[in-house]
Amino acid sequence: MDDDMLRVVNLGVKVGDKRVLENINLYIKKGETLALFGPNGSGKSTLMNTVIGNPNYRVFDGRIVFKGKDITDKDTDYRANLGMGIAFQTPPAINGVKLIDVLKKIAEKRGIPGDRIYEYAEYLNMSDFLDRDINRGFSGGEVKRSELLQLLVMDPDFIMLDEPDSGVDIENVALVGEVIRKLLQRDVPKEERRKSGIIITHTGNILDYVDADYGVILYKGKLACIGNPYEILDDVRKYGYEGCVKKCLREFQNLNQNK
Ligand SMILES: Nc1ncnc2c1ncn2[C@@H]1O[C@H](COP(=O)(O)OP(=O)(O)OP(=O)(O)O)[C@@H](O)[C@H]1O
Repeated sequence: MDDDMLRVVNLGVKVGDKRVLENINLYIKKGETLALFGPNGSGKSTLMNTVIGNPNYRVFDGRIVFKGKDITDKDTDYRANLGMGIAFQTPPAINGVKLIDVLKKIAEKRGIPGDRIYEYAEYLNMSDFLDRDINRGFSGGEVKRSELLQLLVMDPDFIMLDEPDSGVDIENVALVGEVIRKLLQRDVPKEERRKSGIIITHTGNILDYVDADYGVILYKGKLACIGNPYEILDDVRKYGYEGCVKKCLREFQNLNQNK
């Protein structure tokens, strides 16, 4: 139990009247990183939004337990205070709110010195963006780096990253990968690692820089094919998502028949 980071139990989620997720079960231990794959519209972002407590995503079944606490009915602030962080796929631009103001608020809350913000901003090539309205007119790659900058200052224990490599150019993808490795303590010996995360990726490019402990496919609102993330990616490339899910199902049935 002390090793628990996230437990998602029989989760069912509706967006408006639509059932997007059903019977989702997921367990992530402290120190583990999960790669989440799935075709467009399969529910990956919905899962992340639900775990972070976005009120537009209504849990109609099951529970979400974070660090041993049932957070299903808790708001986003509560979850963030417990150590959850997220980098959205397309976060909104906010008029009149500068990136630096948001970072200062986070730093104040976390009790970290303000200088650190400028160090991190330089590291992420974001120094020139600090006085701009957050995400307003930022390019795709700049938005991703802005999200990561906020996460670096926040330093959450559990991080959800929605396609952190999409729209990022080849030079910056290495930097983005390096930052995510740092956030998820991937360079710390496994037994000492305490940070966990979920990385959504379509191309798998980010996995060249950040290793994941395992991967899973979300297909039509249900989880399938838990296993080695690199093997799953290979299978998806070879057989497509549907073929891959069918293959996993066949292997699972064979395994049960041979028991
Ligand atoms: N706010 C919303 N209103 C209506 N439908 C929604 C909303 N959010 C998600 N959905 C629907 O829920 C389904 C899952 O969407 P979601 O964004 O979770 O998929 P995804 O797997 O992240 O897709 P992608 O790979 O394209 O980002 C889709 O059919 C989508 O249209």
